[in-house]
Amino acid sequence: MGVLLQINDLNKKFGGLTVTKNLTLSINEGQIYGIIGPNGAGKSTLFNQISGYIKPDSGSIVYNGKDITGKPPHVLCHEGIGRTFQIVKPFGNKTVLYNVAVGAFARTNNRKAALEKAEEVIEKAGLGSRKDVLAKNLTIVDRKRLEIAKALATEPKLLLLDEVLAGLTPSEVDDAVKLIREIRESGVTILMIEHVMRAVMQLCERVLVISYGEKIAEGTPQDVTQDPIVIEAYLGGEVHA
Ligand SMILES: Nc1ncnc2c1ncn2[C@@H]1O[C@H](COP(=O)(O)OP(=O)(O)OP(=O)(O)O)[C@@H](O)[C@H]1O
Repeated sequence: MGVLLQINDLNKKFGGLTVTKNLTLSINEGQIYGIIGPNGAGKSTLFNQISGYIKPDSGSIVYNGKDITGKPPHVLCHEGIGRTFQIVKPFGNKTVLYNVAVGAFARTNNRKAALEKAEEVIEKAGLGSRKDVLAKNLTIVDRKRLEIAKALATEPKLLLLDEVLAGLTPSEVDDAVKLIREIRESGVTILMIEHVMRAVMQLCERVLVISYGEKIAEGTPQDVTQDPIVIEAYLGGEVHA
């Protein structure tokens, strides 16, 4: 398996605040790779740089062998980088099918093809019975599924999941873990920011821990959660919650 995403020496500041510091990481094709770290550590900002919403100050992001540093989101979407957002913003007065079809139009101009793609990923995401429901009427778990379905409709090769398990019940987390595994089995590489450690332990082959924008550990979930530096960054124990 080759490297799908390579980040070299990435730096980003917001005014005087360093949010990404000399960050280097490498993700292999087919991996489920986790990013954890305390609140405000710079996880979402890193996602925003990978998906083109924020330009890094320096360093490079190489995806699928191409330097994509600073490229805009629509170009990266076309290249196969799909993402979910931590704060979900569907078109509330539109149906699930409509919202997902919007994602599918990233790959086709054909209405029928877009709707077919949307139906397919809605089914995969477990929303089959809710496709005609208005997005504003969905439960939290279904909103998360919608967010995943929208990203899947863009046919990503690399899928960035930003805290898709937050706010779910334990059994909903189990279902989502299954779904994420299925997505990977279908050939998608996954990079996920997640606070739900039980799921990180189950899903991720490797985990990056960042604190104040800086890598403080990287390795298997078992290794990083036993690392004293990581435990200290979480002020003792929270990492095992
Ligand atoms: N556009 C912005 N302008 C200025 N500061 C920002 C901006 N976006 C984020 N920040 C700040 O950068 C830091 C990193 O934020 P980021 O959202 O990346 O952290 P995070 O690790 O994703 O946190 P959380 O787990 O709470 O979502 C925070 O201190 C945040 O307040």
